[in-house]
Order: sequence, then C-alpha cells, then structure tokens
Amino acid sequence: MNAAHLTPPATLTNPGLVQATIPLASSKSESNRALIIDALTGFRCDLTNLSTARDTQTMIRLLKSEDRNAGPETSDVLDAGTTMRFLTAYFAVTGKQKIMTGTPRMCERPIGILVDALRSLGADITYLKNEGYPPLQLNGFTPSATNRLSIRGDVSSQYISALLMIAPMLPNGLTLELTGAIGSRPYMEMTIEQMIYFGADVQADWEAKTIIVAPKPYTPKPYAIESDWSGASYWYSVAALAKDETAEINLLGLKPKSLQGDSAIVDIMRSLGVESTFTESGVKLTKGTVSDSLAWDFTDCPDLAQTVAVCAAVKGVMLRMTGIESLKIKETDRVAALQAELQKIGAELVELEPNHRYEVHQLPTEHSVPATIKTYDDHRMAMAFAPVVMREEIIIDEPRVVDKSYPSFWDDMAQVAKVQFT
Ligand SMILES: O=C(O)C1=C[C@@H](OP(=O)(O)O)[C@@H](O)[C@H](O)C1
Ligand SMILES: C=C(OP(=O)(O)O)C(=O)O
Repeated sequence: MNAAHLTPPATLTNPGLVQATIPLASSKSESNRALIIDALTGFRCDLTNLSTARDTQTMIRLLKSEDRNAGPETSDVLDAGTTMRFLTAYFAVTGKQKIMTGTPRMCERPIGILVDALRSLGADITYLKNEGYPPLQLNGFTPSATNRLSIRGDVSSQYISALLMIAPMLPNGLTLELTGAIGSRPYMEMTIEQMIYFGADVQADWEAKTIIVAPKPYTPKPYAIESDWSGASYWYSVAALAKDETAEINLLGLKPKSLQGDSAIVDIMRSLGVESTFTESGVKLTKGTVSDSLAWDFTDCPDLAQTVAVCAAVKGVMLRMTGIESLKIKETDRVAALQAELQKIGAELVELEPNHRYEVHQLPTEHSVPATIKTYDDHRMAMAFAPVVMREEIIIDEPRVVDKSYPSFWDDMAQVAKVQFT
C-alpha cells in the first residue's frame, strides 16, 4: 500500500535450526470489535493488548477524530475492511456526518448490503462515486420503526458483525434473518461473544439463521485482546516446512478456547505435520506426521487459505480447497494472486468446479530460485510465501504490506532465517 511501493524487497535466506519464541501481534478482529463497543459505552472500557496492526491503529485514530464534527469530516480507512464496515455502522447510528473512503482497492470492495440495511434502520447515506461501493457520505440518522431485516450471509460477515454491534443502541433492538449460505460464521460468533461479554442480550439460532439483539446498552468492562491466530498460521507453516526435525516454535498469548475461527489452523496443520501443545504461555509447535493429501473447506476461515495453499504446495501434499469464493473480494483477488505466484515456486492452483472446488498441486517442471513473489497490496500474500525460505531462498516484494495486520512480522521472521531488505 502507498509507502510500501517505495520499500525494497525482502530477501529471505539461510534457515537455521528452528528454536523460536514468537510474541505475535494481537488480533485485529477482536481489537476492532472491542474498540467499537468501547466507543458505544462512551470510551469507558479498559482495553488492553490492542493490536499494533495498521487496521486497528486506523480505527483508533478515526474514532478519536469523531467529535470534531464541523461538517462532514473524511474518515479514510485505508485498506481496512473491518474498519470501513464497522465504522460506517457506528458513525451512521450515532448520527455523525462523515465521508467514508479508503484506498482504490477499498473503493472496489462492496458495501451495498450494509448500506441498504443501515438505510432501512434510518441512516441517510449517499454514494459519492459508484452505487454499492465507497466512498460514501453519512448525513445523519432518524431511527425508523424497522427492527427486523433480511441480509445475505454469503458475501461478507463484516456487514452482519457491523449491524449486530450497533443493534443494542436501536430503540427496538434488531432481528437479523440471514439468507443464502453463511460465510465466515466464526467471525459473527466472535462478535456475539464479545457483545455478550459487554452485557448485550443476543440470541443466535444458526439452524433458523436468525440472530436477535435486545435494545440493552453495553456495560463498560476491562477486556484483554488475545494474540492473533491468523498471524500464528504463518508460524505453523514455518514449522511444517522446517527441515529440522527438532524444530520447536513457541507462540505466545494464544489460548485453546479462542474466539477466533482461525484457531482451526491447529487441525489443518496436523495433516501437514505440525503438532500443537498448549502451555501456560501459548502454544508449542513441534513436528508430527504428514498426510499425503488434505481436503479443507475454508468457508469458516478464509484468511487461512493462502497459508495452507503455499504450505501444501511446497510440501507436495495434494490440497483440495472449497469455500474460497470470498477471497476474490478481499485485499486483492487472492485466488488470482495465488494462481500467479504459486507457479513461481513450481505449483499450481486449479479451479476444478467454477468458483467452488479448487486443487493445489506441485508441477513436474523445475522452477528458478529465488522466486520473486508479488504481494498485490495484500499482507497475507507476503506472510504466506515467507515460510518457503525453510526450503529455498525467496524474495518478497513490497514487504511492508505486513503492517496491515502484523507489523513485527519480519522481526519475528529474523529468528528463523536471514531477512535482508535490499
Ligand atoms: O470480521 C472480521 O474481523 C473479519 C472477517 C472476515 O471477512 P469476511 O467476513 O468478509 O469473510 C475476514 O476475512 C477478515 O480478515 C476479518
Ligand atoms: C480480509 C482481511 O481483512 P479486511 O477484510 O478487514 O480488510 C484480512 O485481514 O485478511
């Protein structure tokens, strides 16, 4: 993103013995929810271990600037999806006049489903360029009588999380009926768990696809954010690809019972040869047994798809993937980005059934080393390909893209390989 284009690539070489203790970034998803709920209590919660991720720092900055309200101020969320969706709902329901915008890519990521829902609840919102996409202008809020909405569950769960978090402030609460398939459900469950922790009354019936939120304000409370399981996934890949059979990586601040659906990496990586043992301080990764093939549905954990695709490709484990449709509307079209970049490390991602079933496998041909991986303004492209260094030298373009979710990623990576920015 922007400044990242000016930075030199990261060249990764010399993997050594893998004995590392990784502090990890804390979860930007949990942080951004806690920040919205805190704002709705009048900033009276004591939040600790907030993420250093740019997405969270942007949320903090934009929430702080909210009270200088002389005419529509511009809130530029950069490339942060949750920040865009959660703040749009928060500023709308609190009646703020704001222009919501972001990077050119953010202005290609759809938001119409959320805007339609907020309009039904009483928000006055206008599109400043293209219908259904940022930039938007929020012009105020007059609560409507609506307290029941139908909303698609198969585009982005962030719209639903955004609506749920503001629902306790609506005069009649809110009942959401989810239509179609439901993607990223653990992220909605995380939202609901955090809301309940802060005193909200929420009933979810996943069979009936209905979530009911009562009109009951949040109670301010202290809250400590857990480390980020999505960020942890890259260390699982390092452990899986390490040639050192005595490899041991301690990931700090993770819990076995997590609000984060990306803790599914524990089960996925068991097939790719990584054992997890929970300790007092987090989780210890050691080498285990590798399966020949792996089939996984990423509907609940789309952010793990790139990590697992690259890891399986390098290990030569045949990977069948479903549930990766939403990858096309994230920081970049992640399916296209993986297809282009996996080729460079001698593998391919093939679409077996349009927009539904995919396979990753190694190619019989040699590839040139080191490959230079393009990152497409996507932090997860950089971090998913970095563990390849455990098998061969690799160069990652625009390495500062990692700042979006895990700014200390390269410092942590320096514990297991040589990282040079030249
Ligand atoms: O709510 C959240 O914190 C997130 C939800 C997911 O998005 P979608 O619901 O759009 O899949 C995920 O990809 C994103 O990184 C974070
Ligand atoms: C998709 C992501 O984030 P967001 O949608 O919040 O930009 C991500 O972090 O992988």
